[in-house]
Amino acid sequence: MTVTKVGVLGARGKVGTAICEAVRAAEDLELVAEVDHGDPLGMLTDAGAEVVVDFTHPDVVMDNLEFCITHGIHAVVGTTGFTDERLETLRGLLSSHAETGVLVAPNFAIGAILMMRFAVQAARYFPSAEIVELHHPNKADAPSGTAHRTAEMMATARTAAGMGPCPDATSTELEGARGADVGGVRVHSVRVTGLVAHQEVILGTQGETLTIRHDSLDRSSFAPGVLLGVRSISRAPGLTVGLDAFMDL
Ligand SMILES: NC(=O)C1=CN([C@@H]2O[C@H](COP(=O)(O)OP(=O)(O)OC[C@H]3O[C@@H](n4cnc5c(N)ncnc54)[C@H](OP(=O)(O)O)[C@@H]3O)[C@@H](O)[C@H]2O)C=CC1
Ligand SMILES: O=C(O)C1=N[C@H](C(=O)O)C[C@H](O)C1
Repeated sequence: MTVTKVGVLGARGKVGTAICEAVRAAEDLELVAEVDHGDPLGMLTDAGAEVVVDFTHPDVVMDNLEFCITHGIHAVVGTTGFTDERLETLRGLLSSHAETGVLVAPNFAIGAILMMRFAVQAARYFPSAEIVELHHPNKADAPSGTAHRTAEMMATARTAAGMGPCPDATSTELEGARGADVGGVRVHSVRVTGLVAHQEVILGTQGETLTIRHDSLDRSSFAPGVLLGVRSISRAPGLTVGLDAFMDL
């Protein structure tokens, strides 16, 4: 059996802790570096990490990835904050390291990936579409990466189906009352103590609504998807966005 050497960035964080535990429990993976805030990235190269998992912070993830790519280390990235510009920067970095693979996925929970897929399938049939994402209050960003990507993909599906704007007669509004507009799909962010990570996609047409909901009740929900990414990334040079690329959907 080939054993892959894995390093985790953000190893003492909420998700990083769960990922370290999952890597330790996997027979085909060896956890060789647990790196957190203040630790030198050289710990990854010193330990011979072949794949790095990043669950850190949107402010630091690009520097982490530049280090990984320039050292030929594959990366599986859960950290959010990936704009089109950032993805383009990664493609540029990867163009001179042809064998290195980077997977960026806004959500590694299998149910969340299916929720996004179902929402995109449904988007073309319902004139109304809004997203409510609900998270713990220590979350650094809003809207969530998952909600942002779901809205973008739904907006693309709506445009391809020739749908117009979502019906909305609101004329005066308190700023923020209708949430953020992502390509015409409204996204509402809730931050409440006790929550982990949840999302509802609410679609509506004449006389009916469809609600698609996913709940991560525990951060171990992200581990199977991350391990799938770790096991797949060395065979996928370049940039991959979304774990669904490695799933048989
Ligand atoms: N794609 C997915 O499936 C998921 C993505 N996420 C995303 O993952 C990210 C992390 O989430 P979460 O675990 O909740 O956050 P946490 O704040 O609990 O964990 C982040 C950890 O990274 C550490 N850190 C900060 N800077 C660095 C650095 N330069 N190098 C190494 N470690 C560093 C932090 O240390 P310190 O606190 O001291 O700064 C902290 O220990 C977020 O962007 C979140 O949205 C979360 C869940 C699932
Ligand atoms: O910060 C979190 O907790 C989560 N972040 C990701 C996101 O922003 O979509 C994934 C999941 O929602 C948990």
